[in-house]
Amino acid sequence: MSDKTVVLSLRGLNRTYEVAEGPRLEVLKGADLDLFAGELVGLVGPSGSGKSSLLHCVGLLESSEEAQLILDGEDLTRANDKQRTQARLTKIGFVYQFHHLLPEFTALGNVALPQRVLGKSIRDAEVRARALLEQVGLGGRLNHQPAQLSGGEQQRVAIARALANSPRLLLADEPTGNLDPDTSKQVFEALKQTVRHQQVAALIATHNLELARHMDRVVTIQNGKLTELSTSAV
Ligand SMILES: Nc1ncnc2c1ncn2[C@@H]1O[C@H](COP(=O)(O)OP(=O)(O)OP(=O)(O)O)[C@@H](O)[C@H]1O
Repeated sequence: MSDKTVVLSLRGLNRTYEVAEGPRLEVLKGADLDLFAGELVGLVGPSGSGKSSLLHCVGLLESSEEAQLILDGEDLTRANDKQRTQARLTKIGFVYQFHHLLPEFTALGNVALPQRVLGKSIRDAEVRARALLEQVGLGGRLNHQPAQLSGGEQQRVAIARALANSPRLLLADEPTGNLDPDTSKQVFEALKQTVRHQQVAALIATHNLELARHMDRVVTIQNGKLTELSTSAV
């Protein structure tokens, strides 16, 4: 499953929000998390428990308020905006509930684009895009535009795109939230295979407990800290 290479090490993450009237809302209070290469970790919990807040901090979209954060061996604890942006572009892939594919681009073009942004040649970008699309089972849909693909196929393109720049960490927020149960399973299988093959660490926030049961580990947020749950008890 995993070669136990640490991809992310997070220590002491606090996240508080100012509330207009009343005490500050302390969502994360000294949360710790380790993620390893090749594993899928489910992040579950009730609405408002802090899952998106955690993903935003781990994804370097929000500042992590003094937490120690080491990603792929790089200590980003005191990184400035430029360093965080660079790390986000090169080391992290994102998948959301809605795919956000560019409608005028083909599946191949959508997966090639992030690589072009980082300066790869068209040829090299398309070679990798084709390989990733084959891995998620879309080798026969390379030249389809998003509107010509089913919801599950669109989401598989989004997974391939998230991995285009060979990130070490994949963050997903309800990646199957918009899909029916059978399609969810197919998309999850594609995600799992790709995570294993590319040896990325994946943290997947979901309300779908059936899906969570099929992950390697499941964590939840309790009293501001991350607690591991047994997958069989989810
Ligand atoms: N920018 C903000 N300002 C104030 N409060 C916020 C802000 N962002 C989130 N919150 C609050 O922090 C808490 C955690 O929100 P968060 O979105 O992280 O939860 P979640 O577990 O992802 O929820 P859901 O499952 O509904 O997506 C909620 O009570 C929310 O209202």
